[in-house]
Amino acid sequence: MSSHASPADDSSTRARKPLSLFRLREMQASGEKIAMLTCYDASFARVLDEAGVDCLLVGDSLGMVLQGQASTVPVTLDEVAYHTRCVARGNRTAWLIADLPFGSYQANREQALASSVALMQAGAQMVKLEGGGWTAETVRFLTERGIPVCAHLGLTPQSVFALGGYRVQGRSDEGAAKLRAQARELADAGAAMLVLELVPAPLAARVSTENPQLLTIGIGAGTACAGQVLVLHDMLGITRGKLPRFVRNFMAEAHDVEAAVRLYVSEVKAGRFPHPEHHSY
Ligand SMILES: Nc1nc(=O)c2c([nH]1)NC[C@@H]1CN(c3ccc(C(=O)N[C@@H](CCC(=O)O)C(=O)O)cc3)CN21
Ligand SMILES: CC(C)C(=O)C(=O)O
Ligand SMILES: [Mg+2]
Repeated sequence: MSSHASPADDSSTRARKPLSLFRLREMQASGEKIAMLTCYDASFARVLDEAGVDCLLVGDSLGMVLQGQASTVPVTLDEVAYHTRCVARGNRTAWLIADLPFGSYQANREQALASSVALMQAGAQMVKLEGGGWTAETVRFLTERGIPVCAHLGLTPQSVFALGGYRVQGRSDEGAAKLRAQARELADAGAAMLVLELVPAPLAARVSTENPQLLTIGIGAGTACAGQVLVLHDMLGITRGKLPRFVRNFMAEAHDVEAAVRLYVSEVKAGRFPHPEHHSY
C-alpha cells in the first residue's frame, strides 16, 4: 500500500473501526472531543455514522421529537427498545447508547437490570439513566454485571414535574456541591460516562477534572466536557417552538443533512461548539 492517501482513502471517508469504550477513553486522553447526537431510526443512523458521529443516543427525547408528547415521562421501555433495534440496524461503527425511560429502573436494581438487558438485546452497547444519590447502587449493580452505564446529572427531564420546569441546575453553592458529590459517587459506582445537562460551564469543567475516569458529555454545559450531545432534530432545525439556548442549527450553514452533521462533528472536534457566549450558562 502506498503511504500517499488518495482522496478516496481520506480518513473522513475511510471505513471506521467500530468504536469501543477503550477507544473513547483514548480519545479523551488525547484531547479529541467526542461527538454524540441522538438518533431514533436506521436511515439517520447510517448517515450519522458515515458523517463521523462517535456516539448515537437513542434518547427518550423521542417522546417529544417523534411522538409529540409534552415531556419524556410517557415514553415506555418497549418504545426505546424498538427505536434501538432500528438504529442498531443502520449503525455500523458508532458507540450505541440507549436511555432507560422513566419507570423502567426506579423500582429496584432487578427492574433496572431487566430493562437494561432488554435494551442491550435490542442492540445498545451502553444504557443511560437519570439522577444521582440512589442511582449509584443501581449503577454498581449493572456495571458489576457487564453493562456499561452512562449517568445523567443536572437537568434530568424525567423529573421535570419535580424540578418545576426545564431550568439550569447547580447554580447555588449547595446545588453545585450536591452535583459534584453525586458525580463522584457515580464514578465510584462504575459509571463510564456522564451526561451533564444545563449546568453552569465552570461546574461542568470542575466535575470533568475531578473525575478523569468519567467520559463527561455536555449539553448546555460549556466546552470543558470530554464530548458534546444535541438532539438531532434541534441541530437540523426541525424542532418548532422556543429552543434551549444551547442549540445551534447546523442545517442553516449546510446544504444537506450529511453536511450539517459533518459540520457538527468538526465544530465539536475543533472546540468551536459550544460557543461559550451563545450556548453556555
Ligand atoms: N427537542 C428537544 N431538545 C432537547 O434538548 C430536549 C428535549 N427535546 N426533550 C428532553 C429535554 C428537555 N430539554 C430542555 C427543554 C427546555 C430547555 C429550556 O427551555 N431552557 C431555557 C431556560 C434555561 C434557564 O435559564 O433556566 C434556555 O434558554 O436554555 C432546556 C432543556 C432538553 N431535552
Ligand atoms: C438530550 C439527551 C442527553 C437525552 O437524554 C435525550 O435525548 O433523551
Ligand atoms: Mg434522555
